[in-house]
Amino acid sequence: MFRHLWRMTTGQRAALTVAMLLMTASAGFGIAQPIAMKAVIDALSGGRLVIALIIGLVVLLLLQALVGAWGSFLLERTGERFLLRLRTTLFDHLLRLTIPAFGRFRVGDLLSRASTDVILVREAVTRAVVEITANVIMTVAAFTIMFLIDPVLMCVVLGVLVLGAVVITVTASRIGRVSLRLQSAVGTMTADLERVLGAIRTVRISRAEHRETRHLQALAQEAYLAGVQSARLTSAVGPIIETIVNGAFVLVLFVGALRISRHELALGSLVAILLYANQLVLPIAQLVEGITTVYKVKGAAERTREILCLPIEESATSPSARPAAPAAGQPEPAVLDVRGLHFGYTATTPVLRDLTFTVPQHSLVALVGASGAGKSTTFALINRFYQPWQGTIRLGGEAPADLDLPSWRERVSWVEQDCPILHGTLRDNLRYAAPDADENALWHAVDLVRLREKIESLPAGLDSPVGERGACLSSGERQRLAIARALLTRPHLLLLDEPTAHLDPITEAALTGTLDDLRGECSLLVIAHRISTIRSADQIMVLDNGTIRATGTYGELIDADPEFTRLANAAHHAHGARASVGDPV
Ligand SMILES: Nc1ncnc2c1ncn2[C@@H]1O[C@H](COP(=O)(O)OP(=O)(O)OP(=O)(O)O)[C@@H](O)[C@H]1O
Repeated sequence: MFRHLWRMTTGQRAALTVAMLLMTASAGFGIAQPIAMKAVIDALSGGRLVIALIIGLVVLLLLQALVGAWGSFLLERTGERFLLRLRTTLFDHLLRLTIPAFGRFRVGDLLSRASTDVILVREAVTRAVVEITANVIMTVAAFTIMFLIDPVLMCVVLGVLVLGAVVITVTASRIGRVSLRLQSAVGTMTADLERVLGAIRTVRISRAEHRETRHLQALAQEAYLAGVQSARLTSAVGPIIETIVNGAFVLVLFVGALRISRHELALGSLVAILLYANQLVLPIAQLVEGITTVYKVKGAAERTREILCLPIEESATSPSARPAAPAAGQPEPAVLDVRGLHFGYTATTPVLRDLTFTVPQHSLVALVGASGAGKSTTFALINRFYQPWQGTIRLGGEAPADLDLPSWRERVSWVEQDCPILHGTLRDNLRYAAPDADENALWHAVDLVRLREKIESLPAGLDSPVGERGACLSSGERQRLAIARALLTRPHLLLLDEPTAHLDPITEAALTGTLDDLRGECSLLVIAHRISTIRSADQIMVLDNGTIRATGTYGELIDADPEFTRLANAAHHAHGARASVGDPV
Protein backbone atom coordinates (compact mmCIF):
# COMPACT_ATOMS: atom_id res chain seq x y z
CA MET A 1 0.00 0.00 0.00
CA PHE A 2 2.76 2.42 0.97
CA ARG A 3 4.65 1.48 -2.17
CA HIS A 4 1.59 2.20 -4.25
CA LEU A 5 0.98 5.58 -2.59
CA TRP A 6 4.64 6.45 -2.94
CA ARG A 7 4.52 5.65 -6.66
CA MET A 8 1.66 8.10 -7.04
CA THR A 9 3.80 10.91 -5.63
CA THR A 10 6.19 11.11 -8.58
CA GLY A 11 7.07 14.77 -9.23
CA GLN A 12 6.13 15.85 -5.69
CA ARG A 13 8.79 13.89 -3.89
CA ALA A 14 11.27 16.76 -3.45
CA ALA A 15 8.57 18.94 -1.85
CA LEU A 16 7.35 16.02 0.25
CA THR A 17 10.89 15.32 1.42
CA VAL A 18 11.44 18.98 2.38
CA ALA A 19 8.12 18.99 4.25
CA MET A 20 9.09 15.76 5.96
CA LEU A 21 12.51 17.16 6.92
CA LEU A 22 10.95 20.34 8.33
CA MET A 23 8.43 18.37 10.34
CA THR A 24 11.13 16.05 11.59
CA ALA A 25 13.30 19.07 12.50
CA SER A 26 10.36 20.58 14.36
CA ALA A 27 9.92 17.27 16.17
CA GLY A 28 13.66 17.26 16.89
CA PHE A 29 13.39 20.71 18.52
CA GLY A 30 10.61 19.23 20.61
CA ILE A 31 12.71 16.24 21.57
CA ALA A 32 15.58 18.46 22.68
CA GLN A 33 13.33 20.32 25.12
CA PRO A 34 13.11 17.68 27.89
CA ILE A 35 16.91 17.34 27.79
CA ALA A 36 17.22 21.11 28.19
CA MET A 37 14.62 20.99 30.93
CA LYS A 38 16.55 18.22 32.68
CA ALA A 39 19.69 20.34 32.49
CA VAL A 40 17.83 23.36 33.92
CA ILE A 41 16.37 21.29 36.80
CA ASP A 42 19.69 19.61 37.52
CA ALA A 43 21.42 23.04 37.53
CA LEU A 44 18.75 24.58 39.75
CA SER A 45 18.95 21.60 42.11
CA GLY A 46 22.68 22.28 42.32
CA GLY A 47 21.94 25.92 43.27
CA ARG A 48 23.15 27.45 39.97
CA LEU A 49 21.34 30.11 37.92
CA VAL A 50 21.25 29.14 34.24
CA ILE A 51 20.04 32.07 32.09
CA ALA A 52 21.65 30.69 28.90
CA LEU A 53 19.90 27.33 29.30
CA ILE A 54 16.53 29.03 29.86
CA ILE A 55 17.02 31.18 26.72
CA GLY A 56 17.98 28.01 24.83
CA LEU A 57 14.76 26.35 26.00
CA VAL A 58 12.64 29.30 24.78
CA VAL A 59 14.46 29.28 21.40
CA LEU A 60 13.76 25.56 21.06
CA LEU A 61 10.06 26.17 21.77
CA LEU A 62 9.86 28.93 19.14
CA LEU A 63 11.80 26.93 16.56
CA GLN A 64 9.55 23.92 17.06
CA ALA A 65 6.45 26.05 16.42
CA LEU A 66 7.79 28.02 13.44
CA VAL A 67 9.48 25.15 11.60
CA GLY A 68 6.45 22.95 12.31
CA ALA A 69 4.06 25.53 10.80
CA TRP A 70 6.26 25.94 7.75
CA GLY A 71 6.51 22.18 7.23
CA SER A 72 2.79 21.76 7.69
CA PHE A 73 2.00 24.45 5.09
CA LEU A 74 4.44 22.92 2.64
CA LEU A 75 2.86 19.55 3.21
CA GLU A 76 -0.67 20.81 2.62
CA ARG A 77 0.39 22.71 -0.50
CA THR A 78 2.09 19.61 -1.85
CA GLY A 79 -1.08 17.70 -1.05
CA GLU A 80 -3.13 20.17 -3.10
CA ARG A 81 -0.64 19.92 -5.97
CA PHE A 82 -0.79 16.15 -5.79
CA LEU A 83 -4.61 16.37 -5.89
CA LEU A 84 -4.47 18.69 -8.89
CA ARG A 85 -2.19 16.28 -10.72
CA LEU A 86 -4.25 13.27 -9.79
CA ARG A 87 -7.46 14.98 -10.92
CA THR A 88 -5.93 16.15 -14.19
CA THR A 89 -4.49 12.70 -14.91
CA LEU A 90 -7.80 11.08 -14.04
CA PHE A 91 -9.87 13.46 -16.19
CA ASP A 92 -7.48 13.04 -19.09
CA HIS A 93 -7.61 9.28 -18.69
CA LEU A 94 -11.40 9.17 -18.29
CA LEU A 95 -11.97 11.19 -21.45
CA ARG A 96 -9.66 8.92 -23.43
CA LEU A 97 -10.90 5.55 -22.17
CA THR A 98 -11.73 3.14 -24.94
CA ILE A 99 -15.46 2.89 -25.59
CA PRO A 100 -15.63 -0.78 -24.41
CA ALA A 101 -13.98 0.29 -21.12
CA PHE A 102 -16.80 2.77 -20.56
CA GLY A 103 -19.27 -0.07 -20.87
CA ARG A 104 -17.84 -1.63 -17.71
CA PHE A 105 -18.61 1.30 -15.41
CA ARG A 106 -21.59 3.45 -14.58
CA VAL A 107 -21.17 7.19 -15.11
CA GLY A 108 -22.21 8.02 -11.53
CA ASP A 109 -19.66 5.59 -10.15
CA LEU A 110 -16.94 7.17 -12.28
CA LEU A 111 -18.04 10.59 -11.00
CA SER A 112 -17.80 9.42 -7.41
CA ARG A 113 -14.34 7.99 -8.03
CA ALA A 114 -13.15 11.19 -9.71
CA SER A 115 -14.52 13.46 -6.96
CA THR A 116 -14.62 11.82 -3.52
CA ASP A 117 -12.05 9.07 -3.82
CA VAL A 118 -9.24 11.31 -5.04
CA ILE A 119 -9.63 13.58 -1.99
CA LEU A 120 -9.18 10.58 0.27
CA VAL A 121 -6.06 9.58 -1.63
CA ARG A 122 -4.65 13.07 -1.18
CA GLU A 123 -5.27 12.73 2.57
CA ALA A 124 -3.31 9.52 2.61
CA VAL A 125 -0.38 11.03 0.76
CA THR A 126 -0.02 14.06 3.02
CA ARG A 127 -1.20 12.72 6.33
CA ALA A 128 -0.09 9.22 6.12
CA VAL A 129 3.11 9.12 4.15
CA VAL A 130 4.70 12.19 5.70
CA GLU A 131 3.22 12.19 9.18
CA ILE A 132 3.81 8.51 9.64
CA THR A 133 7.44 8.86 8.57
CA ALA A 134 8.11 12.01 10.64
CA ASN A 135 6.38 10.56 13.68
CA VAL A 136 8.13 7.22 13.45
CA ILE A 137 11.47 9.09 13.41
CA MET A 138 10.41 11.18 16.38
CA THR A 139 9.15 8.18 18.37
CA VAL A 140 12.34 6.20 17.76
CA ALA A 141 14.46 9.23 18.79
CA ALA A 142 12.43 9.79 21.95
CA PHE A 143 12.76 6.15 22.96
CA THR A 144 16.50 6.18 22.33
CA ILE A 145 16.95 9.21 24.57
CA MET A 146 14.67 7.71 27.23
CA PHE A 147 16.80 4.55 27.07
CA LEU A 148 19.93 6.63 27.65
CA ILE A 149 18.32 8.42 30.59
CA ASP A 150 16.79 5.38 32.23
CA PRO A 151 16.31 1.99 30.49
CA VAL A 152 13.89 0.72 33.13
CA LEU A 153 11.42 3.58 32.72
CA MET A 154 11.81 3.40 28.94
CA CYS A 155 10.78 -0.28 29.05
CA VAL A 156 7.70 0.63 31.09
CA VAL A 157 6.60 3.21 28.48
CA LEU A 158 7.42 0.85 25.61
CA GLY A 159 5.50 -2.07 27.16
CA VAL A 160 2.31 -0.04 27.48
CA LEU A 161 2.68 1.35 23.95
CA VAL A 162 3.22 -2.05 22.32
CA LEU A 163 0.04 -3.29 23.95
CA GLY A 164 -1.81 -0.25 22.61
CA ALA A 165 -0.29 -0.62 19.13
CA VAL A 166 -1.60 -4.17 18.80
CA VAL A 167 -5.14 -3.09 19.75
CA ILE A 168 -5.02 -0.14 17.36
CA THR A 169 -3.66 -2.08 14.38
CA VAL A 170 -6.53 -4.55 14.67
CA THR A 171 -9.03 -1.66 14.88
CA ALA A 172 -7.44 0.17 11.94
CA SER A 173 -7.68 -2.81 9.61
CA ARG A 174 -11.38 -3.18 10.47
CA ILE A 175 -11.82 0.55 9.74
CA GLY A 176 -10.27 -0.10 6.31
CA ARG A 177 -12.81 -2.79 5.47
CA VAL A 178 -15.72 -0.65 6.62
CA SER A 179 -14.43 2.33 4.60
CA LEU A 180 -14.30 0.33 1.40
CA ARG A 181 -17.93 -0.63 2.03
CA LEU A 182 -18.74 3.04 2.64
CA GLN A 183 -17.03 4.21 -0.56
CA SER A 184 -18.75 1.63 -2.75
CA ALA A 185 -22.12 2.45 -1.17
CA VAL A 186 -21.56 6.14 -1.98
CA GLY A 187 -20.45 5.18 -5.52
CA THR A 188 -23.63 3.16 -6.16
CA MET A 189 -25.77 5.91 -4.64
CA THR A 190 -24.22 8.57 -6.90
CA ALA A 191 -24.61 6.34 -9.94
CA ASP A 192 -28.28 5.69 -9.21
CA LEU A 193 -28.98 9.35 -8.49
CA GLU A 194 -27.38 10.22 -11.80
CA ARG A 195 -29.53 7.61 -13.56
CA VAL A 196 -32.71 9.02 -12.02
CA LEU A 197 -31.89 12.70 -12.61
CA GLY A 198 -30.84 11.93 -16.18
CA ALA A 199 -34.29 10.52 -16.95
CA ILE A 200 -36.36 12.69 -14.61
CA ARG A 201 -39.27 13.12 -17.03
CA THR A 202 -39.58 9.39 -17.60
CA VAL A 203 -39.40 8.88 -13.83
CA ARG A 204 -42.24 11.37 -13.28
CA ILE A 205 -44.48 10.11 -16.05
CA SER A 206 -43.97 6.55 -14.83
CA ARG A 207 -44.93 7.75 -11.33
CA ALA A 208 -41.72 6.14 -10.14
CA GLU A 209 -40.46 9.01 -7.97
CA HIS A 210 -41.51 7.36 -4.70
CA ARG A 211 -40.11 4.02 -5.74
CA GLU A 212 -36.83 5.65 -6.79
CA THR A 213 -36.72 7.72 -3.58
CA ARG A 214 -37.18 4.54 -1.54
CA HIS A 215 -34.42 2.86 -3.54
CA LEU A 216 -32.07 5.82 -3.03
CA GLN A 217 -33.03 5.90 0.65
CA ALA A 218 -32.04 2.25 0.96
CA LEU A 219 -28.66 3.04 -0.60
CA ALA A 220 -28.25 6.09 1.66
CA GLN A 221 -29.13 3.83 4.60
CA GLU A 222 -26.39 1.40 3.56
CA ALA A 223 -23.93 4.31 3.41
CA TYR A 224 -25.23 5.47 6.80
CA LEU A 225 -24.72 2.06 8.39
CA ALA A 226 -21.19 1.80 7.02
CA GLY A 227 -20.55 5.41 8.18
CA VAL A 228 -21.81 4.65 11.69
CA GLN A 229 -19.73 1.49 11.89
CA SER A 230 -16.69 3.48 10.77
CA ALA A 231 -17.53 6.21 13.34
CA ARG A 232 -17.86 3.58 16.08
CA LEU A 233 -14.42 2.20 15.33
CA THR A 234 -12.83 5.62 14.80
CA SER A 235 -14.31 6.93 18.06
CA ALA A 236 -12.89 3.97 19.96
CA VAL A 237 -9.39 4.87 18.81
CA GLY A 238 -9.25 8.15 20.83
CA PRO A 239 -10.18 6.66 24.22
CA ILE A 240 -7.84 3.71 23.60
CA ILE A 241 -4.95 6.13 23.11
CA GLU A 242 -6.01 8.14 26.15
CA THR A 243 -6.12 5.05 28.34
CA ILE A 244 -2.74 3.93 27.09
CA VAL A 245 -1.18 7.34 27.68
CA ASN A 246 -2.70 7.71 31.15
CA GLY A 247 -1.67 4.17 32.02
CA ALA A 248 1.87 4.92 30.89
CA PHE A 249 1.95 8.09 33.01
CA VAL A 250 0.72 6.40 36.15
CA LEU A 251 3.14 3.54 35.70
CA VAL A 252 6.11 5.82 34.97
CA LEU A 253 5.28 7.95 38.02
CA PHE A 254 4.93 4.89 40.20
CA VAL A 255 8.11 3.16 39.05
CA GLY A 256 9.98 6.51 38.90
CA ALA A 257 8.99 7.47 42.48
CA LEU A 258 10.09 4.02 43.66
CA ARG A 259 13.46 4.39 41.95
CA ILE A 260 13.96 7.96 43.30
CA SER A 261 13.22 6.73 46.83
CA ARG A 262 15.92 4.08 46.31
CA HIS A 263 18.30 6.78 44.95
CA GLU A 264 18.51 4.99 41.61
CA LEU A 265 17.16 7.96 39.67
CA ALA A 266 17.50 11.78 39.76
CA LEU A 267 14.39 14.00 39.84
CA GLY A 268 15.50 15.68 36.57
CA SER A 269 15.58 12.29 34.81
CA LEU A 270 12.04 11.42 35.95
CA VAL A 271 10.79 14.82 34.77
CA ALA A 272 12.52 14.30 31.40
CA ILE A 273 11.01 10.83 30.93
CA LEU A 274 7.56 12.15 31.88
CA LEU A 275 7.97 14.99 29.40
CA TYR A 276 8.96 12.49 26.70
CA ALA A 277 5.99 10.29 27.48
CA ASN A 278 3.85 13.43 27.26
CA GLN A 279 5.52 14.53 24.05
CA LEU A 280 4.91 11.17 22.47
CA VAL A 281 1.14 11.52 22.86
CA LEU A 282 0.68 13.74 19.80
CA PRO A 283 3.02 11.86 17.45
CA ILE A 284 1.55 8.54 18.46
CA ALA A 285 -1.98 9.88 18.02
CA GLN A 286 -0.98 11.19 14.60
CA LEU A 287 0.72 7.92 13.80
CA VAL A 288 -2.43 6.03 14.63
CA GLU A 289 -4.52 8.51 12.65
CA GLY A 290 -2.12 8.17 9.73
CA ILE A 291 -2.30 4.37 9.80
CA THR A 292 -6.10 4.54 10.09
CA THR A 293 -6.19 6.94 7.11
CA VAL A 294 -4.04 4.58 5.05
CA TYR A 295 -6.42 1.72 5.75
CA LYS A 296 -9.41 3.97 5.03
CA VAL A 297 -7.88 5.16 1.81
CA LYS A 298 -6.92 1.71 0.63
CA GLY A 299 -10.33 1.24 -0.96
CA ALA A 300 -10.40 4.72 -2.50
CA ALA A 301 -6.85 4.39 -3.87
CA GLU A 302 -7.74 1.01 -5.32
CA ARG A 303 -10.83 2.50 -6.98
CA THR A 304 -8.76 5.36 -8.41
CA ARG A 305 -6.06 3.00 -9.60
CA GLU A 306 -8.66 0.78 -11.25
CA ILE A 307 -9.60 3.69 -13.52
CA LEU A 308 -5.99 4.58 -14.26
CA CYS A 309 -5.33 0.97 -15.30
CA LEU A 310 -8.16 0.90 -17.85
CA PRO A 311 -7.07 0.98 -21.49
CA ILE A 312 -7.15 4.31 -23.28
CA GLU A 313 -7.30 5.17 -26.94
CA GLU A 314 -4.03 6.04 -28.62
CA SER A 315 -3.48 9.78 -29.01
CA ALA A 316 -1.95 11.67 -31.93
CA THR A 317 1.52 10.43 -32.73
CA SER A 318 2.09 12.26 -35.96
CA PRO A 319 0.83 15.59 -37.28
CA SER A 320 -2.45 15.13 -39.06
CA ALA A 321 -1.50 13.75 -42.41
CA ARG A 322 -3.50 14.70 -45.44
CA PRO A 323 -4.05 11.82 -47.85
CA ALA A 324 -1.57 11.82 -50.66
CA ALA A 325 -3.08 12.78 -54.01
CA PRO A 326 -3.54 9.73 -56.20
CA ALA A 327 -0.83 9.32 -58.81
CA ALA A 328 -1.75 10.37 -62.34
CA GLY A 329 -3.77 7.74 -64.10
CA GLN A 330 -4.68 5.97 -60.83
CA PRO A 331 -8.36 5.96 -59.89
CA GLU A 332 -9.26 7.95 -56.77
CA PRO A 333 -9.60 5.54 -53.84
CA ALA A 334 -13.06 5.13 -52.32
CA VAL A 335 -13.74 7.40 -49.34
CA LEU A 336 -14.59 4.31 -47.33
CA ASP A 337 -13.67 0.75 -48.14
CA VAL A 338 -14.87 -1.98 -45.77
CA ARG A 339 -13.71 -5.53 -46.43
CA GLY A 340 -14.61 -8.79 -44.71
CA LEU A 341 -15.52 -7.22 -41.39
CA HIS A 342 -16.33 -9.60 -38.53
CA PHE A 343 -17.20 -8.23 -35.14
CA GLY A 344 -19.22 -8.93 -31.99
CA TYR A 345 -19.51 -7.31 -28.57
CA THR A 346 -19.08 -10.66 -26.84
CA ALA A 347 -16.77 -13.42 -28.01
CA THR A 348 -19.65 -15.81 -28.66
CA THR A 349 -22.15 -13.59 -30.50
CA PRO A 350 -21.06 -12.12 -33.83
CA VAL A 351 -23.00 -8.98 -34.83
CA LEU A 352 -21.28 -8.29 -38.18
CA ARG A 353 -20.42 -11.18 -40.47
CA ASP A 354 -18.12 -10.69 -43.44
CA LEU A 355 -19.37 -7.15 -44.07
CA THR A 356 -18.01 -5.71 -47.32
CA PHE A 357 -18.94 -2.45 -49.05
CA THR A 358 -17.49 0.82 -50.39
CA VAL A 359 -18.58 4.43 -50.31
CA PRO A 360 -17.27 6.14 -53.48
CA GLN A 361 -16.23 9.82 -53.56
CA HIS A 362 -19.09 12.32 -53.47
CA SER A 363 -21.83 9.77 -53.15
CA LEU A 364 -24.80 9.20 -50.89
CA VAL A 365 -24.87 5.64 -49.67
CA ALA A 366 -27.66 4.39 -47.43
CA LEU A 367 -27.67 1.53 -44.97
CA VAL A 368 -31.06 0.03 -44.21
CA GLY A 369 -32.07 -3.03 -42.27
CA ALA A 370 -34.23 -4.26 -39.45
CA SER A 371 -33.61 -3.08 -35.91
CA GLY A 372 -30.62 -4.91 -34.46
CA ALA A 373 -29.18 -5.77 -37.89
CA GLY A 374 -25.88 -4.07 -36.95
CA LYS A 375 -26.15 -0.64 -38.58
CA SER A 376 -25.02 1.44 -35.58
CA THR A 377 -22.34 -1.16 -34.87
CA THR A 378 -20.97 -0.62 -38.40
CA PHE A 379 -20.77 3.12 -37.63
CA ALA A 380 -19.04 2.45 -34.31
CA LEU A 381 -16.38 0.42 -36.14
CA ILE A 382 -15.93 3.09 -38.82
CA ASN A 383 -15.36 5.56 -35.96
CA ARG A 384 -12.78 3.13 -34.54
CA PHE A 385 -14.58 2.80 -31.21
CA TYR A 386 -14.08 -0.96 -31.34
CA GLN A 387 -11.51 -3.24 -32.94
CA PRO A 388 -12.92 -5.60 -35.57
CA TRP A 389 -12.24 -9.30 -35.03
CA GLN A 390 -11.27 -9.61 -38.66
CA GLY A 391 -11.32 -7.51 -41.81
CA THR A 392 -10.18 -4.02 -42.76
CA ILE A 393 -11.62 -0.54 -42.96
CA ARG A 394 -9.83 1.94 -45.23
CA LEU A 395 -10.47 5.64 -45.31
CA GLY A 396 -9.39 7.30 -48.55
CA GLY A 397 -7.24 4.24 -49.22
CA GLU A 398 -5.51 4.40 -45.83
CA ALA A 399 -5.73 1.69 -43.18
CA PRO A 400 -5.99 2.46 -39.44
CA ALA A 401 -2.33 1.56 -39.09
CA ASP A 402 -1.38 4.40 -41.46
CA LEU A 403 -3.59 7.05 -39.92
CA ASP A 404 -3.63 7.96 -36.23
CA LEU A 405 -6.97 8.36 -34.49
CA PRO A 406 -7.21 12.19 -34.49
CA SER A 407 -6.42 12.33 -38.23
CA TRP A 408 -8.90 9.53 -38.87
CA ARG A 409 -11.62 11.33 -36.93
CA GLU A 410 -10.81 14.63 -38.62
CA ARG A 411 -12.03 13.03 -41.84
CA VAL A 412 -15.13 11.38 -40.47
CA SER A 413 -18.04 13.24 -38.90
CA TRP A 414 -20.81 11.42 -37.13
CA VAL A 415 -24.25 12.51 -36.09
CA GLU A 416 -25.45 10.13 -33.41
CA GLN A 417 -28.95 8.72 -33.27
CA ASP A 418 -29.89 10.76 -30.20
CA CYS A 419 -27.73 13.78 -31.25
CA PRO A 420 -26.25 14.83 -27.93
CA ILE A 421 -26.19 18.59 -27.41
CA LEU A 422 -23.77 19.97 -24.84
CA HIS A 423 -24.62 22.55 -22.22
CA GLY A 424 -23.64 26.01 -23.52
CA THR A 425 -24.76 28.28 -26.37
CA LEU A 426 -25.75 27.43 -29.92
CA ARG A 427 -22.40 28.84 -31.04
CA ASP A 428 -20.48 26.63 -28.57
CA ASN A 429 -22.28 23.60 -29.92
CA LEU A 430 -21.73 24.47 -33.55
CA ARG A 431 -18.05 25.14 -32.98
CA TYR A 432 -17.51 22.07 -30.82
CA ALA A 433 -15.64 20.06 -33.44
CA ALA A 434 -14.39 23.06 -35.42
CA PRO A 435 -13.33 25.73 -32.88
CA ASP A 436 -11.86 27.91 -35.65
CA ALA A 437 -14.99 28.09 -37.80
CA ASP A 438 -15.75 31.73 -38.66
CA GLU A 439 -19.11 33.48 -38.59
CA ASN A 440 -19.76 32.89 -42.31
CA ALA A 441 -19.10 29.18 -42.01
CA LEU A 442 -21.44 28.99 -38.98
CA TRP A 443 -24.30 30.67 -40.83
CA HIS A 444 -23.65 28.60 -43.96
CA ALA A 445 -24.05 25.42 -41.91
CA VAL A 446 -27.11 26.88 -40.17
CA ASP A 447 -28.65 27.62 -43.58
CA LEU A 448 -27.94 24.11 -44.80
CA VAL A 449 -30.03 22.66 -41.98
CA ARG A 450 -32.63 25.46 -42.20
CA LEU A 451 -32.16 26.75 -38.69
CA ARG A 452 -31.55 30.43 -39.60
CA GLU A 453 -35.11 31.55 -38.98
CA LYS A 454 -35.25 29.88 -35.58
CA ILE A 455 -31.88 31.30 -34.49
CA GLU A 456 -32.66 34.80 -35.71
CA SER A 457 -35.91 34.75 -33.73
CA LEU A 458 -33.96 34.21 -30.49
CA PRO A 459 -33.02 37.41 -28.61
CA ALA A 460 -29.39 36.34 -28.25
CA GLY A 461 -29.13 34.64 -31.66
CA LEU A 462 -26.23 32.22 -31.83
CA ASP A 463 -25.32 33.10 -28.24
CA SER A 464 -28.57 31.71 -26.86
CA PRO A 465 -28.10 28.94 -24.30
CA VAL A 466 -29.36 25.51 -25.32
CA GLY A 467 -30.09 24.31 -21.78
CA GLU A 468 -28.92 21.12 -20.13
CA ARG A 469 -28.54 18.48 -22.91
CA GLY A 470 -30.27 20.88 -25.33
CA ALA A 471 -33.49 20.99 -23.29
CA CYS A 472 -34.43 24.43 -24.74
CA LEU A 473 -34.60 22.99 -28.27
CA SER A 474 -37.11 20.67 -29.88
CA SER A 475 -35.80 17.23 -30.87
CA GLY A 476 -35.92 18.22 -34.56
CA GLU A 477 -33.90 21.37 -33.80
CA ARG A 478 -31.41 19.36 -31.77
CA GLN A 479 -30.99 16.99 -34.69
CA ARG A 480 -30.46 19.78 -37.21
CA LEU A 481 -28.02 21.52 -34.85
CA ALA A 482 -26.07 18.27 -34.55
CA ILE A 483 -25.95 17.92 -38.33
CA ALA A 484 -24.74 21.52 -38.72
CA ARG A 485 -22.07 20.83 -36.10
CA ALA A 486 -20.89 17.78 -38.03
CA LEU A 487 -20.86 19.67 -41.34
CA LEU A 488 -18.67 22.44 -39.94
CA THR A 489 -15.68 20.14 -39.72
CA ARG A 490 -15.84 19.70 -43.51
CA PRO A 491 -15.43 15.92 -43.26
CA HIS A 492 -14.57 13.58 -46.12
CA LEU A 493 -17.22 11.19 -44.88
CA LEU A 494 -20.36 12.17 -43.00
CA LEU A 495 -22.07 9.42 -41.04
CA LEU A 496 -25.70 10.15 -40.26
CA ASP A 497 -27.59 7.81 -37.96
CA GLU A 498 -31.32 8.31 -38.57
CA PRO A 499 -31.00 11.96 -39.64
CA THR A 500 -34.71 12.45 -40.21
CA ALA A 501 -35.99 10.57 -37.17
CA HIS A 502 -37.32 13.68 -35.45
CA LEU A 503 -38.15 15.86 -38.42
CA ASP A 504 -41.56 16.93 -39.67
CA PRO A 505 -42.32 16.08 -43.32
CA ILE A 506 -41.46 19.59 -44.56
CA THR A 507 -38.11 19.78 -42.78
CA GLU A 508 -37.47 16.17 -43.75
CA ALA A 509 -37.98 17.02 -47.42
CA ALA A 510 -35.72 20.04 -46.99
CA LEU A 511 -33.03 17.94 -45.31
CA THR A 512 -33.30 15.27 -47.97
CA GLY A 513 -32.58 18.04 -50.48
CA THR A 514 -29.67 19.15 -48.31
CA LEU A 515 -28.25 15.62 -48.27
CA ASP A 516 -28.33 15.63 -52.05
CA ASP A 517 -26.54 18.99 -52.13
CA LEU A 518 -23.93 17.81 -49.63
CA ARG A 519 -22.63 15.26 -52.08
CA GLY A 520 -20.70 18.14 -53.58
CA GLU A 521 -18.82 18.62 -50.28
CA CYS A 522 -18.37 15.12 -48.92
CA SER A 523 -19.54 11.54 -49.13
CA LEU A 524 -22.44 10.46 -46.99
CA LEU A 525 -23.25 7.18 -45.34
CA VAL A 526 -26.75 7.34 -43.94
CA ILE A 527 -28.67 4.93 -41.74
CA ALA A 528 -32.33 5.37 -42.51
CA HIS A 529 -35.48 3.71 -41.35
CA ARG A 530 -37.62 6.05 -43.44
CA ILE A 531 -36.93 4.89 -46.95
CA SER A 532 -38.36 8.13 -48.39
CA THR A 533 -35.28 9.97 -47.09
CA ILE A 534 -32.93 7.94 -49.23
CA ARG A 535 -34.90 7.55 -52.43
CA SER A 536 -32.23 9.45 -54.31
CA ALA A 537 -29.28 7.60 -52.75
CA ASP A 538 -26.64 6.46 -55.21
CA GLN A 539 -26.61 3.12 -53.53
CA ILE A 540 -28.72 1.45 -50.87
CA MET A 541 -27.36 -1.51 -48.92
CA VAL A 542 -29.73 -3.84 -47.13
CA LEU A 543 -28.09 -5.14 -43.97
CA ASP A 544 -29.52 -8.36 -42.67
CA ASN A 545 -28.18 -10.08 -39.58
CA GLY A 546 -24.76 -8.45 -39.88
CA THR A 547 -24.17 -8.96 -43.57
CA ILE A 548 -25.15 -7.15 -46.78
CA ARG A 549 -27.90 -9.13 -48.50
CA ALA A 550 -28.63 -6.73 -51.40
CA THR A 551 -27.22 -3.57 -52.95
CA GLY A 552 -28.72 -1.24 -55.52
CA THR A 553 -30.64 1.95 -56.11
CA TYR A 554 -34.16 2.45 -54.83
CA GLY A 555 -35.57 1.56 -58.25
CA GLU A 556 -33.45 -1.58 -58.47
CA LEU A 557 -34.28 -2.85 -55.02
CA ILE A 558 -37.96 -2.09 -54.68
CA ASP A 559 -39.97 -5.16 -55.56
CA ALA A 560 -36.71 -7.02 -56.37
CA ASP A 561 -35.52 -7.60 -52.81
CA PRO A 562 -38.23 -8.87 -50.47
CA GLU A 563 -36.47 -7.54 -47.29
CA PHE A 564 -36.11 -4.07 -48.79
CA THR A 565 -39.71 -4.07 -50.04
CA ARG A 566 -40.86 -5.12 -46.58
CA LEU A 567 -38.82 -2.29 -44.94
CA ALA A 568 -40.04 0.24 -47.50
CA ASN A 569 -43.67 -0.77 -47.03
CA ALA A 570 -43.37 -0.81 -43.24
CA ALA A 571 -41.74 2.64 -43.29
CA HIS A 572 -44.39 3.92 -45.64
CA HIS A 573 -47.20 2.70 -43.36
CA ALA A 574 -45.50 4.00 -40.23
CA HIS A 575 -44.95 7.35 -41.88
CA GLY A 576 -48.52 7.51 -43.03
CA ALA A 577 -49.76 6.67 -39.56
CA ARG A 578 -47.49 9.33 -38.06
CA ALA A 579 -48.68 11.94 -40.50
CA SER A 580 -52.31 11.15 -39.82
CA VAL A 581 -51.73 11.31 -36.05
CA GLY A 582 -50.27 14.76 -36.52
CA ASP A 583 -52.99 15.94 -38.91
CA PRO A 584 -55.35 18.60 -37.60
CA VAL A 585 -58.70 17.06 -36.78
N1 LIG B 1 -22.59 -1.97 -26.48
C1 LIG B 1 -23.17 -3.15 -26.80
N2 LIG B 1 -22.88 -4.24 -26.08
C2 LIG B 1 -23.42 -5.44 -26.40
N3 LIG B 1 -24.27 -5.64 -27.44
C3 LIG B 1 -24.61 -4.58 -28.19
C4 LIG B 1 -24.07 -3.28 -27.91
N4 LIG B 1 -24.57 -2.42 -28.82
C5 LIG B 1 -25.38 -3.16 -29.64
N5 LIG B 1 -25.40 -4.44 -29.26
C6 LIG B 1 -26.12 -5.54 -29.92
O1 LIG B 1 -25.65 -5.62 -31.25
C7 LIG B 1 -26.70 -5.86 -32.17
C8 LIG B 1 -26.68 -4.81 -33.27
O2 LIG B 1 -26.98 -3.56 -32.71
P1 LIG B 1 -26.99 -2.21 -33.54
O3 LIG B 1 -27.18 -1.09 -32.57
O4 LIG B 1 -25.79 -2.16 -34.40
O5 LIG B 1 -28.27 -2.41 -34.44
P2 LIG B 1 -28.96 -1.39 -35.43
O6 LIG B 1 -29.08 -2.10 -36.71
O7 LIG B 1 -28.29 -0.09 -35.41
O8 LIG B 1 -30.41 -1.26 -34.74
P3 LIG B 1 -31.37 0.04 -34.65
O9 LIG B 1 -31.91 0.26 -36.01
O10 LIG B 1 -32.43 -0.45 -33.71
O11 LIG B 1 -30.58 1.16 -34.10
C9 LIG B 1 -27.98 -5.86 -31.35
O12 LIG B 1 -28.36 -7.20 -31.18
C10 LIG B 1 -27.61 -5.23 -30.04
O13 LIG B 1 -28.33 -5.83 -29.00
